[in-house]
Amino acid sequence: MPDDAFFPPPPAATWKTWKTHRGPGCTRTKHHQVVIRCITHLTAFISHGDVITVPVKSSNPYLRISAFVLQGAIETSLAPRGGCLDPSSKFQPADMTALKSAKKNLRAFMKQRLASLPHEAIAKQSTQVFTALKTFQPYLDAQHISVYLAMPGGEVQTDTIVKHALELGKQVFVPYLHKPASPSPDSPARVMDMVRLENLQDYQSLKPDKWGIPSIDPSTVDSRCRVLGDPSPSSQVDREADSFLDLILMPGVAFDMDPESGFLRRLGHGRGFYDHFIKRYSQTANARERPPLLLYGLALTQQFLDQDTSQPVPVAPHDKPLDGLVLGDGGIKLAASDTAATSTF
Ligand SMILES: Nc1nc2c(c(=O)[nH]1)N(C=O)[C@@H](CNc1ccc(C(=O)N[C@@H](CCC(=O)O)C(=O)O)cc1)CN2
Ligand SMILES: Nc1ncnc2c1ncn2[C@@H]1O[C@H](COP(=O)(O)OP(=O)(O)OP(=O)(O)O)[C@@H](O)[C@H]1O
Repeated sequence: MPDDAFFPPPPAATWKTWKTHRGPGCTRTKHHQVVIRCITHLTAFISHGDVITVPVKSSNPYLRISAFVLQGAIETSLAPRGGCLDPSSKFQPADMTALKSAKKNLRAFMKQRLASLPHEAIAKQSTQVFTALKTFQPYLDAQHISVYLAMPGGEVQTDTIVKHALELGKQVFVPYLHKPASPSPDSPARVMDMVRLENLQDYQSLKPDKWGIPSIDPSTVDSRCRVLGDPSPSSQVDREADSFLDLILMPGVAFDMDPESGFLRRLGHGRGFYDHFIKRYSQTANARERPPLLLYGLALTQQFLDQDTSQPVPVAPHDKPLDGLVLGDGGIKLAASDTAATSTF
């Protein structure tokens, strides 16, 4: 099968999940998730009816694989090294319940850990993030960036980044939460869009919301350039041509790197705002013509969990792996190259 047969994925492509096991009667001892985000690095292995080779540690008796699969193309062909596959076994509701509870527990743990972090420590780490970022090529190259506006505590402060990006003449987009005008049964009660800051004065005029996050006045939204518009098809047509993003600097509650796959995982506050935004962004009409979107997290060192001492950050198939992470000690972690989230946008 020619390489380009899998890239870019056609609209019919979907996320699918299989359970694998090493043999009858094995017990579930460990969850491991391999999200195959970059179909291109698999094209060498995939053709109809083939076995896909994925980075499976042989010590994992029980493994969950989420693969970005062309509909119908390889339904029965997944089989990890030394294992077998049950393609009829999809992501089960019970798995989702366990996952949600693992996320909830980790958020509660992180809340406690971050609550005791003095403001000065956050300020110092935020300066180091900014110092690292301002010479980081992907940031310098990005002309359309989305930056979150920080809460007073518990996350990297972004004030200097926003001002710097505006000074450099970048188009700076910030989160805006709103009710979908035409909600569907499966749409969340509130969704997030990214709207553009006009200039420094505009930024400095924002008022804090209930979380202390500087927020966009809804009465100004109609006059702003925004990335998605309302999810109704008619307003998508009205989107401005340059309402696209090169880079999103994302907040989070906890992050880690999967030591086996090199995926950078992120846990948010549990409202799915970023997940839904990225999903909708990747579904907009001109998704294929846009430049690739980079996802970078900003993390206090206390938010980056060490695999040797902490539990893994739990992730679902809808959670997008990051391209990189800028840390409060000034370090930058990059995802293993073949996991780059950009390739699927
Ligand atoms: N600075 C910043 N801006 C952001 C986000 C963020 O995480 N940080 N968001 C990212 O989506 C969106 C806002 N979503 C948020 C969702 C929940 C909470 C929050 O603090 N919720 C709970 C506490 C939950 C927890 O303990 O984790 C609360 O209301 O007390 C904050 C922001 C858009 N803007
Ligand atoms: N792409 C998606 N498709 C379907 N449901 C989704 C998607 N993204 C998020 N959700 C749902 O939104 C809820 C919150 O998701 P999750 O716990 O992953 O949020 P989070 O990653 O912590 O938040 P955020 O993305 O705002 O930082 C979950 O119930 C999840 O099932």
